[in-house]
Amino acid sequence: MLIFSLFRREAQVDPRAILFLSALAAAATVMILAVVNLAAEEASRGEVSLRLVLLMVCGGLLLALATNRLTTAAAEEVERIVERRRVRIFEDICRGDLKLIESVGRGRLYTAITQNLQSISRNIPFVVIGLQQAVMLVFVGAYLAWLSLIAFALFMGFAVLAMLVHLQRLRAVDRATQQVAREETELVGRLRDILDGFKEVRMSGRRADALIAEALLVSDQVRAAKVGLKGQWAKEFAAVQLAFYLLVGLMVFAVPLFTQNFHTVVMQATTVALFMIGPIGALVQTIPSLSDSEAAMQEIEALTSALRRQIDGELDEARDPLPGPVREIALEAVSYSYGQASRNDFRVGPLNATFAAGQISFITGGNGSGKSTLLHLLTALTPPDAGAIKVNGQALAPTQRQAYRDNFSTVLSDYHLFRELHGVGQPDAARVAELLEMLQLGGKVAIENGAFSTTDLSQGQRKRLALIVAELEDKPVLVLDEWAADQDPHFRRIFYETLLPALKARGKIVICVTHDDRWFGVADQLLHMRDGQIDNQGGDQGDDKAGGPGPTVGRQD
Ligand SMILES: Nc1ncnc2c1ncn2[C@@H]1O[C@H](COP(=O)(O)OP(=O)(O)OP(=O)(O)O)[C@@H](O)[C@H]1O
Repeated sequence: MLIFSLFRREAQVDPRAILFLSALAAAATVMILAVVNLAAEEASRGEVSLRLVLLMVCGGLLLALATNRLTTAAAEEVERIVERRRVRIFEDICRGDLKLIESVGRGRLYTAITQNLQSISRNIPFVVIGLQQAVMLVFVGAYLAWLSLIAFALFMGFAVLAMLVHLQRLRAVDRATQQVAREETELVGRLRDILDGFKEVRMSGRRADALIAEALLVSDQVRAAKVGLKGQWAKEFAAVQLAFYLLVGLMVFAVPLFTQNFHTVVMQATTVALFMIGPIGALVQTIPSLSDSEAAMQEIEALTSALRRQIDGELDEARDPLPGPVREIALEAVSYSYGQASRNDFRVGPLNATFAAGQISFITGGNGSGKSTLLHLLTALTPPDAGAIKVNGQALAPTQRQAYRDNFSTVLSDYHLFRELHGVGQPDAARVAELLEMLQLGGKVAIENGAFSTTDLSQGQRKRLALIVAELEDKPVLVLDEWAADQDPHFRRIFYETLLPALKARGKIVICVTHDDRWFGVADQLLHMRDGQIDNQGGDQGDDKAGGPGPTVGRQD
């Protein structure tokens, strides 16, 4: 089982310590059992022994201490392993590329972190208790064998047979458990859809009804799968209960048929059988916990190996540094196809373009012409299918991609504004104040303890904050996807006439997707995208209305 091999590989606690504590608890149980039998004998003679009372107290204390230590050690170990898995998934997500995250699916990743790992964390302590109970059964069984070999043989024969039948039936339960897990993942995906599109849902009763109908359908499948699963468990529970009573009946009805002297130990043997029913029950209860953990572990393994396969196949993107900061980027016959992920199998390229330090490049083009895809290729968020990215004249190796990306500040179309200034360090307070003032956010936002005091702002204001972060990062390359689209004319003017020329003067490579033909004159080159190609023979690159030296228009080789 995966869950056991995981523990063998990753557990820090010595398995012998677990076994020792289990044996200690089992020995204490046998001690209590023997004391009960002896005390019952003495009581039948009207005597009470202080020695037996003391032994009983000692046995109880030993059992409590050993069980407590065992479950605490198991909980510590489980949480350590779960944490390691959680961190690995976080790391793999951060190291994976866009295509990978899209192919794995966000719903599956959320479920892995929230449900699967929690299921392991919740269930494994029960599995450890089950193992302890198994050890206890061995000890108590030995005591029963000492009392009567025939009673032991019949008891164990019946118990093993009942458990084998039970385990066989549990395979069907296992399949149902995995089905429930799949249905629940689907349900989480639906919930995400509703939450992400909350405003759209509120804006249309018909859309809301359709979404609810779909969610109800999935929810109904989850309910049916869970009812089916619980029904199977109910049957198993009833069968196990029945088996318990048959076991006790075996002691008083069946064993005397096979042995002469059983009447001398019948009470002790029956007491022992009653004692064994608890551990057998706990062991049986362990199995659903074990199968839940196993199903969760299988999903985690499938997910991490999907993430790993891709990451390992890609080599370590963060392995090698770049010889120096990026001063020139050249795309040479770079092409990419979304392949099966896209119904229309959209292809970009071969693209040829050069972006130099101290140069502003504008990328234009109609919707769906491939501008964002070009930016993803240029920033190495998406590795190209063919062609090369050359950095300062040298081809970029896959192992240098992270070092290359570290040279970029971006505000992409689907950017995320982090409240904390992750990776920016301690920004210069005067520079921050100047930028906030210039973009008229001075009275609204401040930077406190490395984070913005708020990000609850309008779209345009949030984009201005994102630009401030990009400014503070002070990287050699700045990539902006339609940054000015949400800004009013005042900020557009500041952006095109103050900010961009200042960045250019500081020797940055500035690349902007834009449709603001009024300011095309600010750019040193215009690249027009059409059907996945750079096509500057026609299109909407517009006139140089801003005056000044006109941009280079044409295919960049
Ligand atoms: N994640 C994706 N999976 C599959 N196909 C995609 C994906 N993203 C984009 N595409 C395809 O690539 C084409 C180009 O998309 P892209 O986002 O690059 O265009 P764009 O020029 O930036 O468009 P817009 O101006 O509307 O933002 C789209 O028509 C679409 O068919």
